[in-house]
Formats: sequence, C-alpha cells, structure tokens
Amino acid sequence: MFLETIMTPSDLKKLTFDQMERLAQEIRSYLLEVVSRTGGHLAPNLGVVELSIALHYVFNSPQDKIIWDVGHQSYVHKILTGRREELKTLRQFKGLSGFPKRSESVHDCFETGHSSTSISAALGFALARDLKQEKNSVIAVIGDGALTGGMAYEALNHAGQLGTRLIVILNDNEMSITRNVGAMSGYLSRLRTDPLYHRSKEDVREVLQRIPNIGPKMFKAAERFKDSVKYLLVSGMLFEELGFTYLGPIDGHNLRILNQVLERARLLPGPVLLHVKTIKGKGYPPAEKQPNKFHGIGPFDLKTGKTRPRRVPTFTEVFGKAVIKIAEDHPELVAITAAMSEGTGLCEFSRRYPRRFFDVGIAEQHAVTMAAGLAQTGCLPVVAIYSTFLQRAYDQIVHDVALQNLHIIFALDRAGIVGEDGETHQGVFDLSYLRHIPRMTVMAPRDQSELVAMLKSSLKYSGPIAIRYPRGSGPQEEVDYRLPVLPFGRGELLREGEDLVILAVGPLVYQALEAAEQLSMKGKEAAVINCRFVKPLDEELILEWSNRTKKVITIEENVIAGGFGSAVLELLADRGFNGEAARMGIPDSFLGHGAPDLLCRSIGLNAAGIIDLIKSKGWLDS
Ligand SMILES: Cc1ncc(C[n+]2csc(CCOP(=O)(O)OP(=O)(O)O)c2C)c(N)n1
Ligand SMILES: CC(=O)[C@@H](O)[C@H](O)COP(=O)(O)O
Ligand SMILES: [Mg+2]
Repeated sequence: MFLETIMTPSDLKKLTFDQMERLAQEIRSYLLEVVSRTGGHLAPNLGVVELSIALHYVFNSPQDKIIWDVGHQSYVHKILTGRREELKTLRQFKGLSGFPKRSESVHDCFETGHSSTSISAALGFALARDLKQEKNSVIAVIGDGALTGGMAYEALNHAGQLGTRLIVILNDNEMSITRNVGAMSGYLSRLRTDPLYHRSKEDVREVLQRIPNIGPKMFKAAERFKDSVKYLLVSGMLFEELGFTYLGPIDGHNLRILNQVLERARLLPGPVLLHVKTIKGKGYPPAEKQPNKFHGIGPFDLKTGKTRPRRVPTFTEVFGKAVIKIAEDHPELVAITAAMSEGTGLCEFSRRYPRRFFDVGIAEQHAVTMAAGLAQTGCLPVVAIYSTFLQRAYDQIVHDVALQNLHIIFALDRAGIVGEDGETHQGVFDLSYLRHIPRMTVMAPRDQSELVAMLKSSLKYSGPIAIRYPRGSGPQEEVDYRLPVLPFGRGELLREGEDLVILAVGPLVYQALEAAEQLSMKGKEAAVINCRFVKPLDEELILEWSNRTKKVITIEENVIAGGFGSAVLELLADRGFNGEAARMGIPDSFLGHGAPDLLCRSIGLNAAGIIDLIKSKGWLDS
C-alpha cells in the first residue's frame, strides 16, 4: 500500500510513475470507503485524483501555492498532505472540513467554498510574490462550472493584462453540479473535441501550402487576418487573447502527461491556462453514470450506490411542487437558478416549462439583475438561490430590484444552519442583509405547508419578496397545498401565556412551543408567536404581548447581529418598552461544520437553550 507511505507531498517524489498509478487506485478506493460512510463531494474528488497527485509531485507545496476553486474537490489534496486518517471524520462536528481550511494545514493556503474565487486569490498571491521578489509558483485549480462565475473573468482579465507568472488549471469535466451551461461551456467542448481546434498555425501553413498556386497566397491572406486564423485554428484562442498561454486540452487522468505539461507550465514566464479533461466520478461507475447525484451525496451503499430513502418531504421538494402548481395558473411566472437546479428543486419545473426556466450558471449577480429585466417586462421571476450564495448579489437586490420596487420572489433555500458544509455555506446572514433594504418583504415559514402559503401569497403582494427556508425535511409528513393567502405582515399567535413571550422565526417555532410546554410544568406560562414576517414586523402583535408579559425572547436561525431580534429590539426601543428582552441566534462568529442538530445544541439554539436563557435571566423565580 503506497497510500500509507504518504504523509507529506515530498513522499510522493520518491515514487515512480507506475507506483503513482497504483497510489491513484488506492486513493480512489479510500475515497469510496470513507465518503460512502460520511457523505461528501465524491464525484468531484474522484475526478481529480491524478491531477492532485501530479500537482504535488511537480510543485512544492506549501512554498508553491495551490488554491482549489470551491474547494469541494480538495479531499485528495488533504490525503496527500498528511490528513489521510482524519478524512474519516470528514464534515463531522469537530472533524475534518470538506473544504480547504488554513487551520488544518499549511498546505491549505486559501479557504474556499463559494465558487470562482481561486484566480483572484491566486493573482493576489502572485503579485505579493513578485513584490517580495520570491520565485514560488502559484496555481489556481478551477472547474468548468466555476468558470461560469463572473469573478473568474475579472481575474483572468486582470492577470492577462499584468502578465505575471500564474498557472490556472481548468479542470474540465463538462459538469457543474448538473451538466454545465453557457457559451463558455460550448467553447470548451469545441476545444475538447473539434479536430480543427487542435491544429497549430504550422499545420495550417502546411495544409494551405499544399494547395497549388493559391495556397501560399491564401496563407499570406490568412496571416494578415491573424486573429481569424489564430481564432479559428489555434486552440484556446479566447484565453490567448486574454494574455494567457493556453496549453491543452490534455488527459487529466494520465499522470505522465500531466507531469510533463505541469513541468512545462511551471517554467513559462507569464500567465498560463492549462486545460485538463477529466471525468467527474472517475473510477466508480454509479458516479460516472450520475455525476450530478454523486456531486454532493449523503452516506450511501457502496455496492448499489443507493442512499437512504427520505420519508418526510423536504422544503425544497415542496417548493418545487408548489412553484409548478402556481405556474399552471400564472403564465407570467418564470423560474431562475444559478447552477443549482437540483438543489433548489427546479428540475421538474424545467422539464414542464423549459421556456420559462433559466439556469444562468454560477452567476448569482447576473441571475438577479436578469430577473429585474424580466420583472420590468411583465414576467414574475422566482429566483431560487441558496441563502449563502445570494450574498453574492446583495447590490443587485438593492440597486436593480428594490430601488425599482420590482415584483420578484426570492426563494432562499438552505437558509439557517445547513450543517456539514460548514462556515462558507451556513445560510445565517440573510435576515440581516435583507431586512434593512427598503421595500423588501422577508418571510420565513414554520413548516412546508406555510412555505406553500407564502409562495401563493407572494403573488398578491408587491415589490421584492424573500422567503427563506432551511435545508432538509420539514416538521410535516403531510403538506397542505391549499392554505389560503396569508394576511400581509401578520404573525400567528400559537400559544397564550402571561409570564413571557417567545417570538420565533421559521421552524424554531417548534422549539419555542417545546420550551413553553417545559416552562408550563415549572409553573410559568409562555406565549409563543410564529413571526412569519421578519419584514414588515407584526408590530401590533409583538407590542401587545411584549407589553403584556414584559419579558421577551426572540429566536432565529440567523446571526443575532442585525437579524430578526435586532428588528424587534429596535421596535421595542422606539415604542418605549420598559420590560426585558433577550435575543437568541447565531453568535458573532462563523459556525463550523457538523450535523445541524449538534451545531444547534452547541450554541443553545433549541428548547433547552431557551430554558437555560430563562434560568440565567432569573425569570423562573420572578
Ligand atoms: C457562488 C456559488 N454558487 C454556487 C455554488 C454551488 N456549487 C458548488 S460546486 C458547483 C459546481 C462546480 O462545478 P465545477 O467548478 O465544474 O467543479 P466540479 O464539481 O465539476 O469538479 C456549484 C454550482 C458555490 N459553491 N458557490
Ligand atoms: C460545494 C457546494 O457548494 C455545493 O455542492 C453544496 O455543497 C451543495 O449543498 P447541498 O448539499 O445543501 O445542496
Ligand atoms: Mg466541472
């Protein structure tokens, strides 16, 4: 077993190519053994086994900097940099992160998680190196999906102009999470497959020279239009025009070729783009066949590739069904995703309404402003973007949507604690980054049926509307799709009580009810309000019960700073409230990875935490 001999990248350099090929097989088996138990991003990592080995063979991390775009494909890098054993704790509470983490290793030089950041970061490393007159290499590994993110072009544009030494490795497996989209994807596939694109200028000269009489003249004429010749016949013209030396496309599973071309790239003076062709899920037939399913997967049966069936409908599934039902009666409704059609539940919608479905690629900013154009022209866009990824489009929401007061429905999936994806993916800022935007409506359903009601109600409201809901199954096994339109801005009194009031947002309502039951057994009666609207607040209901009990607790799956609780404190302060209030939510720090209930418990964001808070305030005794 060569795998056990690899503790640092330098151990790799002792191996022959044949031994490295054996190592690649061992790594694949190990990935399958571990990820089938822990869950994780299996297919992306199976696709970069040889590339990761070759990178650490040719370059000298940590002196040479390797930045993994998105970073979901960094498990092999972690195995090669001394974390083979810790991989067994992958994505578990206090275990190894599923993304690069500087606290884990010096070889993780930059943290990623959101897409398309690697080239910008790499350019930063390269420029700092140049300023310090150092000589190390800087490498960004970016996927074809991540290359649909606009930030990548901002960086390519800048790097190409500066001409600094930088290596961008385009890991092209023709997949984002689902099949890749966009004109760039089409260009890359031509680079991969069209023989014409593989010819060099010399080949063209030879071909044209063979044509008697006119051949040489043609070549001279073509020479004059060198761009067209270069564009037509030299591979990777787009990148060359941006100032990069384009190498490839090469087989990303051939260690000898990888090592040879990486060695060449290492010695080139300016920015280089190496186009590498890989197979997402390579080496595990179920993943090769369904790279989307195995992009990010829960624990699964290695023999069958099957995951544990889920009984309770997820918020995502309910959203997907409800938006189709609504679309049947509203031809103006269009649905938009940013490369997350499966994750947001829009696949069936895309099949039913292909002309009313848009997958923009990993381009959240573009998605929002395109929605603004659609809304301005009579469509009703439903923009389904994870809470964390919508952070990318904050200014577009303010500048292109709210300012023009456009009627757009933002479906914020994965809002709240997502769990195993950790800090970069927790959807815990949206209540804070949305509620202060003028004209914005912000809602949070307590369960799947209320999500349906909010979607339907949003048709009757005006302006920009955000509905935020969590990852995974909701509390209901049966969903009622017939709920009536909700009264705008109104909360729901779920329980009366004279001793205190708990104002809860989303599914945390059920933790509040649980706490109220426990308090009742201690002789205290808590009122519980389902605060469906984070903006506008139901001021009347909140003030009534705050003044009545004089003790207020707010609880939300959002950072405490600037969230729902802050909005309530602002209201109470403005209205001269003279009681006591306490906020519960995510503390002012980044929440790591682990199972959501463990993470909630770790910060007391549950019924027990509510009781503990009440005890700490001495409210049980008063
Ligand atoms: C800003 C942002 N939007 C969406 C995502 C979700 N996401 C994670 S990986 C991925 C696809 C990446 O495709 P690619 O870069 O080709 O990598 P591959 O998985 O194919 O190796 C997407 C859309 C993200 N991480 N960041
Ligand atoms: C790496 C990445 O950003 C996505 O794959 C993300 O992990 C998907 O999250 P869900 O599993 O919640 O859809
Ligand atoms: Mg890809």
